[in-house]
Amino acid sequence: MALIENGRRVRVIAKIKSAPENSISVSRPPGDASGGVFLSFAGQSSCHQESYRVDCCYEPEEDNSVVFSKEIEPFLSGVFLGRSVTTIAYGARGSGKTYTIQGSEETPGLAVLAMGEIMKRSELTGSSVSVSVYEVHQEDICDLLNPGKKPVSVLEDAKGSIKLKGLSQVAVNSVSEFQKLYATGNRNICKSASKVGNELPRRSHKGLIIHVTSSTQSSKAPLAGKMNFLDLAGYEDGRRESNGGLRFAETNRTNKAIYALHKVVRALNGNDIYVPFRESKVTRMLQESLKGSNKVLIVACLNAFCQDSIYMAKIASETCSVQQFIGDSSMKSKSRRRSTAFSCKSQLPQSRSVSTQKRLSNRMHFLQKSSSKASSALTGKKLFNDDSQINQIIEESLTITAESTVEDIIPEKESSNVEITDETKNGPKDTENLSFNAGCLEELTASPENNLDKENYDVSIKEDGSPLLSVQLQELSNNLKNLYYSTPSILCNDEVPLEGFEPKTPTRDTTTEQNERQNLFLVQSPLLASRTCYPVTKNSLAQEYLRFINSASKEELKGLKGIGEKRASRILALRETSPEPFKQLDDLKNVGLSAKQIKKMLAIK
Ligand SMILES: Nc1ncnc2c1ncn2[C@@H]1O[C@H](COP(=O)(O)OP(=O)(O)OP(=O)(O)O)[C@@H](O)[C@H]1O
Repeated sequence: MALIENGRRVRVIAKIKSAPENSISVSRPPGDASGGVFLSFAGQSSCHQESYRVDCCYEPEEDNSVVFSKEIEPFLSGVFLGRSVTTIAYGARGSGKTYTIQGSEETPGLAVLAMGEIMKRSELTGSSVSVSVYEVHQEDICDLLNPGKKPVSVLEDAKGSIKLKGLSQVAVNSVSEFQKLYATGNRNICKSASKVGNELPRRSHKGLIIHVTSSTQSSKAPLAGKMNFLDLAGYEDGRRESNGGLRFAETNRTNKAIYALHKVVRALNGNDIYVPFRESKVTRMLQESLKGSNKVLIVACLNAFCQDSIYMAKIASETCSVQQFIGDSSMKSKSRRRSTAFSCKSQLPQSRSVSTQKRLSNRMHFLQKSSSKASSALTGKKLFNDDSQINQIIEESLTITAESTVEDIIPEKESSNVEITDETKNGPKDTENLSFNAGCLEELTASPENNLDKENYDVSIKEDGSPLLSVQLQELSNNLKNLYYSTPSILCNDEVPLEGFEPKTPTRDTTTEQNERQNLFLVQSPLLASRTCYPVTKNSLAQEYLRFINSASKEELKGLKGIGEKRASRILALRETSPEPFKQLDDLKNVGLSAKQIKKMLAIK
């Protein structure tokens, strides 16, 4: 994961499977020092010819070992320091995802290469290594190293740590032992497919977690680092491939993980306040590894001209085009125009002119007014009252380190009953009792102060449990207020770390929702700052509103004015067919809402 531009957290690369010559062309814009490339597909008709930008592209002659040494190896040391490194491959069916992650006997994949290197280093450091292998099929997680068991549950404790209940973790002492386990896991996919009598080829997501536990002299608890590899099911257009209701529904549910990942990466790269991890099981279970200063690499696998492959390139390009600067002006794809627009915004000066400050001030006044109704619901939760409080939080957030020491896989048979939510499966309100080690009871006991998810979703709610739009406005208002009071030095000095893990680099603790939230409000990169300036000039609320509509749960949608049960269901149905069906207010007419009504509601002229 070489360099990521402009503080984007997730690096997005493409890998081309052997394709006929010139069917996919890769161009490196002259003068663009970022290393990004543009991809175009020869089969596209000239009127639809587009080019798609990604951070880097590996061509067919560059095998997995090249990708590994450039993109993953530099970050392995972080895993021994308690960090996570996650590699996710997606693409059309047969585009080489499994070949990239798992590889073949002759060409080991990224996971096997990583394991080889981890085993070498663990011998030197005395770290212990274990693996978990799982499959996500239709939102059910199956433990492939112990397939007879109940599906794995994704749980969240009171501190916001994700636990995978029922997923086994098997110790590994050599690469050959690992390869046997990995092969066993894959055989178990085939068995479970035949068990359900599925005649169609099974489409599921296959995941591997390599756990590395290292003890250090300085910290009492051992450091738990992780390497995640996820081979997402091949994308296929549900409408085109549809051959019956069941197949259509299955295809859409399977594609949902790709859409959800797309939204999560866009939100992470855009430093958004709200990241829709809950939208699919895979993003939910990887939530902790995707956040903060952990490293994430998305590999878009591409094969020769096919509509699905082009769509995957488009998706990759969109996630890559958030907050980036492009110098070349010769290419005119839609995504490129979007990127350029962003780059212009990103160059807004840090110091605000008097008129901008006045507009900002007026806007804040409006926002505070709009959200006054929510203030009663926020009793006792007033954020960032004065400068001294802000300064105190900034100081706190800068002194925290980011080492993970959490054991996140829950053994099945333990003692005390602790209430933990399984939100992905049952929705945010459902709970289930599960057995858990008594020693962890204190950590897991629900505490309203610690549970920022509760703060995000429960504190400012209507009687039916859904959040108010005015609360969303309150968040935006707080964000703007903070920006207004922050000194330029704060805005300029905090860059998201781009390079390899440095043990002594002071970093913000992003392992808890609370710090994540404080960071987003308080310590912003220059790009986020300018991005936050942008809404003051135009349509910020519209963009926030659309982002919310594109990612909120049904209950959250129903909390908005004008959206009831039917309309919320319609919105969710449209989101099944596209990752972001509402790009502009006019798109809301597909669910019977007029742009005029929404503008009026948001007081946008
Ligand atoms: N770079 C490559 N070079 C040579 N052969 C490749 C390459 N990538 C993939 N293949 C071959 O193409 C076939 C399909 O690849 P693979 O199974 O990895 O695709 P996939 O995207 O995982 O498919 P699915 O969507 O069905 O999961 C396999 O036979 C694989 O060996």
